Amino acid sequence: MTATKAPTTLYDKIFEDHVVDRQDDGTCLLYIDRHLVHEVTSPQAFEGLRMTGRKVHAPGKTLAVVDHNIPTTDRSKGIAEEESRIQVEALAKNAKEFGVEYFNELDIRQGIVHIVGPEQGFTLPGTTIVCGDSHTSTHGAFGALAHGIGTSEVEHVLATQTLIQKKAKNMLVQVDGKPAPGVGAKDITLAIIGEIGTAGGTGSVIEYAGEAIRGLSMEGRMTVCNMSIEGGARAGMVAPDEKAYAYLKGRPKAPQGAAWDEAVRYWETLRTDEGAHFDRIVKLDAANLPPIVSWGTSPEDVISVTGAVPDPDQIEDEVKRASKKRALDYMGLTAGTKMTDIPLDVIWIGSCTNGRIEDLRTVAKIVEGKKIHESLDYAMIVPGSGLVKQQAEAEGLDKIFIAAGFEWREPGCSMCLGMNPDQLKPGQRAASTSNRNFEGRQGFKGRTHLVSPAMAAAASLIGRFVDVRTLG
Ligand SMILES: CC(C)[C@H](C(=O)O)[C@@H](O)C(=O)O
Ligand code: SF4
Repeated sequence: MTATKAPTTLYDKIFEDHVVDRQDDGTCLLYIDRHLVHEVTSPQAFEGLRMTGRKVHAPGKTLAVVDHNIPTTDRSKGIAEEESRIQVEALAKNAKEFGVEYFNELDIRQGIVHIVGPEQGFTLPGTTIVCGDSHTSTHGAFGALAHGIGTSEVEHVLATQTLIQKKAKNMLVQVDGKPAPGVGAKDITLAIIGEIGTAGGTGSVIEYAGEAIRGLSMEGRMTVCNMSIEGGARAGMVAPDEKAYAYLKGRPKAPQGAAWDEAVRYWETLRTDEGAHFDRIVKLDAANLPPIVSWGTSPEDVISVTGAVPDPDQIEDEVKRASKKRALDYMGLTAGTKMTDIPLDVIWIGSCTNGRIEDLRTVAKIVEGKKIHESLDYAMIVPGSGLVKQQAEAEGLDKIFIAAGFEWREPGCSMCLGMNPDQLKPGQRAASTSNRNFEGRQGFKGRTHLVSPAMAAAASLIGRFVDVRTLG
């Protein structure tokens, strides 16, 4: 008699396929297939190796790229900011010394680490991927198990190609329905976080499923998985399908020829079995989803563009009430103000959430032949990678942006977190396509409203938020 195997989730499958050792308390040693490295969280890790005379265990499975600290203006003559320059130089030196492939700031393949990985085919279904960066969850869009890790773990992975992990809980986020035109991946992910809160995914790996998720492009799925971490989850993932294979086929680091066919056969097995157990299931209907805007200083502080700034006095919990009052104070907003009445100073389009070619095409469609509103201080577009920039320019999108009055910059993280000179000034209010609206995130006392690329583009023409569904 053969025992029937219990149905398992996509996460269970990838996790179990990578267990090298399991202790009685459930602590596992996981094999890591891919390690992405950037300049912010790697210096001490390489230093640790150096001090103990260790090598990088699998340089071929490691890819380094510079993204957070680089200016988005011409950088052919070096980096003026000393601290940034030191970090960038350290990564260049470490990559060379340890034999790790490195895309420097002048390399066309350089960009935000989470955009570069998929673009190069370094990110593949069924793999374990880590990076010393919380938004590593992005890569889960391809059906990879992708975690953010800390610097000491970066050192551990560099030295051993393994990571110590305990199994997370399984959470399913099922998004059904077809969103209205103009409503998309960013609205879906913001709505999910609004629903579950920033701690909603704690200790879990989220699998996104349902008609709305299947209907998203790979870019859209990356946007959704990217923000899993803002919902507190360890990782987010989508089962790979034809869209994932089509995106990856022919990419420089993807398997070729017979190896490709074999890989696809394996990838086809990466599905959650019928009847597999989820510890938590959350459902969302995308059909009725409005465009979403954040009003506060946490990604869970979201509301429909048709709504108004909420009143914290309505919140029963005292601690929460105080924190949301503080958020309103920081944001310079009054309860009851219609979201469409809030005047904006800056429009910022980019980041690993929304700095891909599809995002830029969406923006171009909306701003083509129009001008950004005169009340804005500026509007800036930062492509997520050199290849995104090249593609956009090949399609003439840069001309559309520049004619509309946008600044068109070099790729990097830029104002997503302002580690480079792209920062909001105190009090400046931005519509931003990034993922975090924390206090000071985009510059000291800067105010961030998280939105989709379509919403940012529409706002750039009016100087205020506008419901993209009404644009026609
Ligand atoms: C600098 C880096 C460690 C950080 C992260 O881990 O996410 C950054 O990318 C961010 O988005 O805040
Ligand atoms: S674009 Fe923003 S969120 Fe993404 S890695 Fe860079 S700083 Fe982090």
